[in-house]
Amino acid sequence: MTLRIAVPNKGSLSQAATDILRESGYRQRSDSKELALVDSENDVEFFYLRPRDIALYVGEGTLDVGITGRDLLLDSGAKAEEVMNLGFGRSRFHFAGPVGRYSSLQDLDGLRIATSYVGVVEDYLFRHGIDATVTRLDGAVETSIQLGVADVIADVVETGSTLRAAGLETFGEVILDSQAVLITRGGEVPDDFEIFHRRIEGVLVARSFVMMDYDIEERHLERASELAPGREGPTISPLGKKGWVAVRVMVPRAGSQRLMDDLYSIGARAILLTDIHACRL
Ligand SMILES: Nc1ncnc2c1ncn2[C@@H]1O[C@H](COP(=O)(O)OP(=O)(O)OP(=O)(O)O)[C@@H](O)[C@H]1O
Ligand SMILES: O=P(O)(O)OC[C@H]1O[C@H](OP(=O)(O)OP(=O)(O)O)[C@H](O)[C@@H]1O
Ligand SMILES: [Mg+2]
Repeated sequence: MTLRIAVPNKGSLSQAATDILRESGYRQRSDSKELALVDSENDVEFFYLRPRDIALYVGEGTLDVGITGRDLLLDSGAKAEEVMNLGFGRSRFHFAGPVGRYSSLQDLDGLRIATSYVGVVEDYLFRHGIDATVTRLDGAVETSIQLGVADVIADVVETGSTLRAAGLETFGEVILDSQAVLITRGGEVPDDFEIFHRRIEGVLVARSFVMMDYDIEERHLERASELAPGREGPTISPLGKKGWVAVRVMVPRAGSQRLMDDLYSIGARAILLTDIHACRL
């Protein structure tokens, strides 16, 4: 059975989603008007859908896998489950109001809240025992305060520049931290899903790790391995030079320059860093 996968067709998640699929070796559409694409070599079919609708298709079992935002998944109330974080499309969901006017959750009682995420907001208000009126808007929710349709908004904040431009600021705690996630219906998943999952995971690991090679005198090896233990221990090979070994180890990309400095200072030489394009761990 062909694995059927939902991919965001537009918006903040679309480009990064197709990038990760391409890097994982799947065919992707070349024209943004294409609504579906069969990758027969890998026996998968991609459907390009509104990210807001993706959880629904997956929750209903119409499609096997989807890429969407955690906030959109929760907002939909669909019976789909998160399988893994994808590391892009990060955002925070917040209440916001005119600068200086509101400071805490309690201020929300009796107010009118505009949002595109009614499910998330109503659930949050219910859990905190707050009685407020929620109005659904499709977008540009920031403007609703100025136009007198709402007192406060609840919206996605990424850089915060849209809020600042509208003279608004967040208040209260973060309602929800979101990023793009891989979702399935949960329970039994098609056999082919394992391969798809492993490929995506391989790309994510390859993005966050680099391969480090260096030469070092054997007597310093223990200290060097403490600095860079690798995932299952470093690979150690003999070198022509007596008493020296060559070491190969996978290290987190973040902090890898610092690690090179530290290894150098304990005697490592010919330290090389190379990108990993994909892997299976
Ligand atoms: N700056 C951002 N604006 C909106 N959504 C963002 C942003 N950064 C990350 N996201 C995430 O992207 C998803 C929303 O994507 P969606 O395509 O529905 O909206 P959008 O990017 O605002 O597109 P549009 O409003 O143009 O339809 C959510 O999971 C949200 O958390
Ligand atoms: O914190 P920022 O980096 O400014 O990003 C957040 C803003 O971006 C999104 O709007 P979008 O551009 O998608 O327009 P929309 O309101 O019409 O959806 C979101 O709804 C916020 O308004
Ligand atoms: Mg938007």
